[in-house]
Amino acid sequence: MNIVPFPERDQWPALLARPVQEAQDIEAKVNPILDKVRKEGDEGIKELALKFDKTVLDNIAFTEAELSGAADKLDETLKEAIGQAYQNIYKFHEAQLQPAEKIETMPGVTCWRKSVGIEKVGIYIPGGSAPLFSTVLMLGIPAKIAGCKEVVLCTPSDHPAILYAAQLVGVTKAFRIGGAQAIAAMAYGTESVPKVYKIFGPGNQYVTTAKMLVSKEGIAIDMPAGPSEVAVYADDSAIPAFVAADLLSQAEHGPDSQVLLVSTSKKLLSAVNLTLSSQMDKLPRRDLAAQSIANSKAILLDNEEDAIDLLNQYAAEHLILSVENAEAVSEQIVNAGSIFLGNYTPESCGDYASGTNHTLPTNGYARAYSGVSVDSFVKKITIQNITKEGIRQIGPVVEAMAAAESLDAHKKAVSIRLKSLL
Ligand SMILES: NC(=O)c1ccc[n+]([C@@H]2O[C@H](COP(=O)([O-])OP(=O)(O)OC[C@H]3O[C@@H](n4cnc5c(N)ncnc54)[C@H](O)[C@@H]3O)[C@@H](O)[C@H]2O)c1
Ligand SMILES: N[C@H](CO)Cc1c[nH]c[nH+]1
Ligand SMILES: [Zn+2]
Repeated sequence: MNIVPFPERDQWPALLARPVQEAQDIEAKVNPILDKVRKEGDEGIKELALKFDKTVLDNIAFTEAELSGAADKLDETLKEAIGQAYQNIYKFHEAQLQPAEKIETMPGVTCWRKSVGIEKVGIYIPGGSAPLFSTVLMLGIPAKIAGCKEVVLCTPSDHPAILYAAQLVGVTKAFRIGGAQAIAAMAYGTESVPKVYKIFGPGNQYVTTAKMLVSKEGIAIDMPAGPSEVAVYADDSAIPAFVAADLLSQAEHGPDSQVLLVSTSKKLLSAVNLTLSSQMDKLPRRDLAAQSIANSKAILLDNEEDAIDLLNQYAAEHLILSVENAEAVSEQIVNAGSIFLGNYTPESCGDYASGTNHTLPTNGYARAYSGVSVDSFVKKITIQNITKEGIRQIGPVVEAMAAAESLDAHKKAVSIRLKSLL
């Protein structure tokens, strides 16, 4: 990795810039795909599958036989691993459900919120360069806990682990559709694919752009979850081989993934660089990782304060703190999708099985967005109940405010009740 020693603060934005994604160019490619699916439905999807996935689709939907036959195609070790991951993810997400608390704001005036699962949701499971069946668990489990009635899955891959996981989480319909056309299908609906209210899931630039575009047409989306990225902050207590392995774990996602190493120790940066190349050479996805590493940087800083400022400015999807006082440092991090503490918490564990969600904001969106959780799959409806005593208490407050806004009908809706109680 290219070591950048002691950059001035005004150089940070250029250093931290993600690989350029020409939004307009991608939109110009994605818009016609959205249009085609909107106008031509299933037939349009089949043509696009042939063009972009080189796949002849007879059936857009996975059949019952394909779904139920998936388990037989997986070995027992993998099924057990998926089962354990399922339990951990379920346990962590179930704890996110909070009981509705009734709050009496004034005597006789009670307000509360109830959570309702979004009735129809769509989940996109990436399958272009790797069949990410772990994403089925990350999206399907919170959807199930939230009580979503219809969960539609789209993926370009027919990997049996995706289909097996889809059944575990209780997906209602699954389709072999990838890319922007999958997002369009779930956003507009087709003869086969039900239209949903909210679309979730990570994906490449076409998928992410399609999500952003349909969100302008009234379809809710979880967040922009694009190419994976990781930042590692390491000191001399870090183990260089572990740090290199963590950087490579995200670099192998693809050439547009960015990894960043930050340290106040030159010795550590050099040691990581030494082991990085030899570890990379042994990877089957070496070429993908190498392109990502070539775009990435190792930044040497003067002190911890600078390091924390830089990391907060970068707002990494994943942030690994391989430093002695990791938990204390994490208290000072305000921008990150998910944080991993110490030498024995590899980011891969969060990707698959520790319990947290791996669908996280990339490209700096962690400044404003959280990763997926049960909350992402629910709406909160507020409810209130006012008794006769309550209307006597709150009535004059509302009358005064409505009169000052010159909204007489608002005022009268209260006055008529107050008079009835005289
Ligand atoms: N942020 C997160 O939470 C998170 C989680 C998991 C994965 N990811 C990222 O998801 C991405 C997965 O990407 P992927 O490509 O492997 O799979 P993908 O399923 O997102 O995309 C594959 C689809 O892209 C479409 N496509 C390919 N080339 C195209 C072209 N030239 N024009 C139009 N459409 C085209 C095809 O239809 C194909 O089915 C990776 O970048 C990975 O880093 C992010
Ligand atoms: N690192 C990805 C999120 O950015 C998630 C993933 C799935 N499988 C492997 N990794
Ligand atoms: Zn990953």
